[in-house]
Amino acid sequence: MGKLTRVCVFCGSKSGKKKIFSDAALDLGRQLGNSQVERKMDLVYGGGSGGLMGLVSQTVYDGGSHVLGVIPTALVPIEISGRTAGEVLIVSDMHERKAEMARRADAFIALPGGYGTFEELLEMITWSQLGIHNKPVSF
Ligand SMILES: C/C(=C\CNc1ncnc2c1ncn2[C@@H]1O[C@H](COP(=O)(O)O)[C@@H](O)[C@H]1O)CO
Repeated sequence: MGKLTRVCVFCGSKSGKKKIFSDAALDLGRQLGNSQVERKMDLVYGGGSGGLMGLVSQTVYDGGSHVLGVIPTALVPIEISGRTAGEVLIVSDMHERKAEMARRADAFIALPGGYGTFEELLEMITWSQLGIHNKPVSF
């Protein structure tokens, strides 16, 4: 396994009902963005500005790491409201989004989320099982 420099985080487009979900997003965001810790890394994520996606991306960005959000054109008006943290890559569809996130990341972490997060996580696990990638997946 090579050096881990950019991690893909899958998480909810909403914050969820429990404070522990946003606490986890803040905690991970602080670790990824903090130059004082060994785990400082850049972030690639689904590009949404709300919910746990917004929280983790803003926290990583505020900590000083690079943030890249990958989002299909059709989801821009749905998942982005106001400002997004960092760079945004607009792609044509959901398949391209997932492929781009997978290609650009060295590892995957899933935080709490809904069906979308679950689908993204499971696909990375099954791609690993099939040998499509050889990158760590954690949840
Ligand atoms: C619609 C397609 C595939 C199956 N669905 C999804 N695949 C990938 N990502 C998805 C899917 N549905 C929603 N998402 C995204 O997950 C993020 C988190 O969503 P959550 O439900 O709040 O956990 C969010 O950015 C969704 O856009 C086409 O092949």
